[in-house]
Amino acid sequence: MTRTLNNCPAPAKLNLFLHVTGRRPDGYHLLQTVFQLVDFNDLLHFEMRDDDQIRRHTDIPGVPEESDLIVRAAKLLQSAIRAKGTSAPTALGANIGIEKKLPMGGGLGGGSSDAATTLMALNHLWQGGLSREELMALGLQLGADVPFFLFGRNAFAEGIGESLQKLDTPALWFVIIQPGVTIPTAIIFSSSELTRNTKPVKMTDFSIGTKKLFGKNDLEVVAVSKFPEVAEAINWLGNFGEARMTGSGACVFCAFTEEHEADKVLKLVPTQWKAWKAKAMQEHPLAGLLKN
Ligand SMILES: C[C@@](CO)(OP(=O)(O)O)[C@H](O)COP(=O)(O)OP(=O)(O)OC[C@H]1O[C@@H](n2ccc(N)nc2=O)[C@H](O)[C@@H]1O
Ligand SMILES: Nc1ncnc2c1ncn2[C@@H]1O[C@H](COP(=O)(O)OP(=O)(O)O)[C@@H](O)[C@H]1O
Repeated sequence: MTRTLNNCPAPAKLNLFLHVTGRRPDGYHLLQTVFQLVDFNDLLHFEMRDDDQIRRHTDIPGVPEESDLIVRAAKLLQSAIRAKGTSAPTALGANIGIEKKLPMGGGLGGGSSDAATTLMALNHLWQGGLSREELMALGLQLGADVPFFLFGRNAFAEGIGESLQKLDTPALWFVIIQPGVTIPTAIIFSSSELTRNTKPVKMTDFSIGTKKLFGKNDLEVVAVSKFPEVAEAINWLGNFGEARMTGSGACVFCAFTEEHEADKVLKLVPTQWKAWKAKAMQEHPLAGLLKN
């Protein structure tokens, strides 16, 4: 029986556009967005334990163990497997190591992706037998972006991000800049400046090659007005193409058709910013762990 799963990627996402179309009675915002997976990722390592403990073996500065989405995902899965009563091993514990590369509060979905990778890897190791749909429902309890990473394909998303339709996107290269600020998602969504009534679009409006894939991000206006650093990075990157913010920020990105174009821009990025090159992926690297 496999007892370890090492080097499990938790990839970043980019929101190629993001429209806020309304608000639910509970205050959560209704969105329309295109989620793009890219090959820039955290790495997680899992080892089964002979008891029921979940142990995080790497510190994430500013994230105590009990609020870490990785630990919360593992505990949620443990309960779900017990409740389902599948023929899982008697001990459902794990040692978890993390190589954190994705900037936090960057709009790249790092915490959500870590949670999704944890659900996929431990469901496999613990032989939980939960389906993709069951894991997506668990994931939604942890964060609005988690179901997307479990869905495993680029997607047009609606609702708060849980209603997903597969979407083929172009094979592009991205330059991603972290402008040196961390933006908590809640600050952007609670702003009185936020436009909450963008007219809904239809998924059929999008296909590979349409410029519409790279539409506006309604959250960007708010982030730019509150954080001049974001405006500065967008202005700089905008010299090389259409630069946008991803999610609720703070990272900004620009797409290129050729890798050498991205390399050229990456070399020019001012040293005050961290920046990365990333390639569009069509599928989550762990998609094979889920059969259904
Ligand atoms: C904006 C997006 C776009 O992909 O990504 P990020 O920039 O955070 O990566 C997501 O919708 C973010 O999802 P996620 O980061 O999981 O958000 P959550 O932890 O669920 O929510 C944080 C807080 O933001 C607000 N929130 C979040 C999502 C949403 N659709 N409406 C909201 O009003 C709520 O106040 C919530 O308490
Ligand atoms: N494993 C984790 N990795 C990153 N952030 C985490 C994790 N667990 C909890 N968090 C919390 O989630 C917040 C949002 O992180 P992250 O998902 O990386 O950014 P964003 O939602 O902007 O894409 C962090 O500021 C942190 O407090």
